[in-house]
Amino acid sequence: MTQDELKKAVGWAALQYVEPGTIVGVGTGSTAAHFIDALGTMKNQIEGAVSSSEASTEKLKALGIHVFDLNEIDELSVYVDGADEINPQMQMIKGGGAALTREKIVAAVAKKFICIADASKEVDVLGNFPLPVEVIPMARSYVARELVKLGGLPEYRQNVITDNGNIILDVHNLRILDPIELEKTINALPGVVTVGLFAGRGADVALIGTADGVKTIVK
Ligand SMILES: O=C[C@H](O)[C@H](O)[C@H](O)COP(=O)(O)O
Repeated sequence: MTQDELKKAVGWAALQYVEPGTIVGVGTGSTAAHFIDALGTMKNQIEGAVSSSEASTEKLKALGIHVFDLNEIDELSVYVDGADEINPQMQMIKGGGAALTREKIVAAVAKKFICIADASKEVDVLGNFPLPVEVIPMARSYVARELVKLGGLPEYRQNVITDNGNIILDVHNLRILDPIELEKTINALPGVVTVGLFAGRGADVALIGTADGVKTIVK
């Protein structure tokens, strides 16, 4: 199976976690796009969705799914989203598509985070994928210097402005043995909006697309 076929398999498998009559938290990226397509088949059974990016909002609306503003609701039963990397502790690197801030916000409101990913995203140790950090533009150089002190090699993601008007630094050369500690450390840097480590709040369930079928991991 191709990588996209594996992503589609997990995107559709996530439907089993969607409760009728609820509002569903929806992520961003190519795997989440398959979930949105699948969710379209349930559009008359759910109240609607809360989106983590303008791109996902457009896709949801095109399928006739009502998109709520997050401020209209106080709880989500489930948030479904992909990952750039996921470790055995269900901690993730996210932000490859520059949506990490709104993803982390919507995930925080959800009772359950369902991560959907093809098998290539599974790692023992996070960090082979460059760690995205969303930064207020004026703080780019300062934050980059601080990330170097942490052992990283930050690279400015050219020609990308996030939905929130910020820039992204992608941090190479990290071998993240303590994701929770590094998440706290980078979050504390003035000018950092969000770090793409979903460690303190990882996934509760992971659906992993493999050649032998969808593997379900429950925390
Ligand atoms: O910013 C984008 C999100 O964090 C995505 O969930 C992540 O990059 C994975 O994307 P994809 O499913 O396209 O590999």
